[in-house]
Amino acid sequence: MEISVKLPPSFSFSKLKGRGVWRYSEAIAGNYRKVITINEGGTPLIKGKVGEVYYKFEGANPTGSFKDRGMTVAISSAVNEGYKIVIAASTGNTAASAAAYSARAGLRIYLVLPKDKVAIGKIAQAVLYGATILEVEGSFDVGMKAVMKLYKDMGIVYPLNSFNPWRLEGQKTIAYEIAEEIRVPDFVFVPVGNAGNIYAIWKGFTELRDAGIIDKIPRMIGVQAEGASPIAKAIVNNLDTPQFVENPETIATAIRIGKPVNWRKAMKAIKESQGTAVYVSDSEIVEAQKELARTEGIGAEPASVASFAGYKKAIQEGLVDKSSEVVIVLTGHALKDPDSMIKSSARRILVNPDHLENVILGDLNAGN
Ligand SMILES: Cc1ncc(COP(=O)(O)O)c(C=O)c1O
Ligand SMILES: N[C@@H](CCOP(=O)(O)O)C(=O)O
Repeated sequence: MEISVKLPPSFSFSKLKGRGVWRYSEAIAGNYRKVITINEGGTPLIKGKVGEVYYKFEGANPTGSFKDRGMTVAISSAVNEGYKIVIAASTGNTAASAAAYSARAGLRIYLVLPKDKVAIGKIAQAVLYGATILEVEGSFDVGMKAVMKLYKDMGIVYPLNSFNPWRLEGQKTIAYEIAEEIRVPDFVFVPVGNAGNIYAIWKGFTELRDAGIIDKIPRMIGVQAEGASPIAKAIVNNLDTPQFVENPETIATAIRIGKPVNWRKAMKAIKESQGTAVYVSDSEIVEAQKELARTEGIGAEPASVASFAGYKKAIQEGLVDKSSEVVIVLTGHALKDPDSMIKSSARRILVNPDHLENVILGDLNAGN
């Protein structure tokens, strides 16, 4: 299901109040007697040191990923519709976010996770927020299928994944924030997993364009990890439908997804914006994570930094010009996946605490 939103003729950024997702409540479909919020959204758009590159740092959300934008709307909708039990399949970030917002709303939550394939920070969050964790053998797709079946069979359980269109109503506010701050970049790079977010961002820009608030929409560039890239490969090979991946594999566990439920919406967003897609290898993701941290001071988890790796690849392949204005959406905080960070090369030296100067003088003498 797609939700169509037409902005009221009176809509103007200058009249909006508050900050975050609900600043754009006029643009969010649905009526909410009660809003469940933890002050999500309003994330920084950080100007890069070189060129016209901006990083939209979604790691600054309450649970450390963009999912919070969708969860505030989906959970508010669940509460307003009278649900008491919610469920989500997850590679980790949806789980952390859903667990936090359910706790805030007083709902009971079940999370279906691929056993041993979720980054430790995200499992820890789900545990802390008090969710019931149901583990399945196999990939995220196994859990996703099970949740969709349960939703059909058992109407009393509200699904929190992004096939639920209210999730995407919240996530589209990434576009509203970008447009309010810098109007329309030439390109927006987005990591793609279950494929809801790229569509949501495109939907946001499209609504603003249709209302005459902006004059064009940016070209949407989807980035997938090579071992889990059905959509990117379909786009690159000019196919109308993706070939799903039975056993997706990548270190970017958040986007380790072989059968994205929103593939149609994502391909529509990419095609209608005249965008494209790229896929990046695990080593390109690892390098990009380190480069972003060590040159820009921004820590993003591997799936999140796939967008930056994709930007670098798009420059190399001549898909994007270095002088273009680009927004790179960094979807999740580095702290989500400490194992990925600790693998980066580091200088760790056991020292005599009375003679720290030896290291510094040694470096200076060596010309470092
Ligand atoms: C950190 C992170 N980035 C990107 C994605 C991909 O988002 P989507 O599933 O909306 O394509 C996910 C989840 O899939 C994620 O957790
Ligand atoms: N990366 C996701 C996968 C599920 O995506 P969703 O947006 O459909 O909930 C996660 O964090 O679980």
